[in-house]
Amino acid sequence: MVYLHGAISETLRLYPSVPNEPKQSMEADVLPSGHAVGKNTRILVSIYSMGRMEEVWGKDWMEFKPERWISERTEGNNIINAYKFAAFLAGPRSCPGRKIAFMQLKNIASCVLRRYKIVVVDDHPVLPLPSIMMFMKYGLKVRVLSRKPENK
Ligand code: HEM
Repeated sequence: MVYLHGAISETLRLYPSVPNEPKQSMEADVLPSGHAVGKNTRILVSIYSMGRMEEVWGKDWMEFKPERWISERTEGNNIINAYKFAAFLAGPRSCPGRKIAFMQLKNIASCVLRRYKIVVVDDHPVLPLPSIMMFMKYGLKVRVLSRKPENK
């Protein structure tokens, strides 16, 4: 489950279900970065871009690496700051369903992957279709192969 947790986190880092988060300031303020924000200013937080920034994730940001979520010391999962991994947003209005989402994803993934091997069809373009929610531009064509040899 530790590796699967890393794989799900890595998927949400590169393809967050909510790619952009619009906010609006109620009062003029200064962000921790030093940027001044006027009253009623619209701000678009790009969660998609945050998951792909070299200064946040390092030179290997493009690589799908579940290992970056695993602590070598404890062999458990790294707790990564929500202001760094923002797929569930951060702060008081962050997603309260985060733990349920992980539980459901792990449950489904482990049930399916125990029985079947999922292989993406050769040359199928895997591209995101940014919208309010993240969709796949061409869907995901896969072959579902049974792990039991007699069912092949
Ligand atoms: C991979 C799965 C999920 C992702 C990536 C996700 C992501 C998010 C994000 C980014 C927000 C902030 C939206 C905003 O402020 O505009 C949010 C809010 C919320 N999410 Fe999720 N979510 C997921 C699953 C779930 C599940 C399973 C539940 C419930 C069981 C849930 C319940 C909520 C609720 C109630 C809010 C509103 C919180 C508030 O406004 O204070 N989410 N989610």
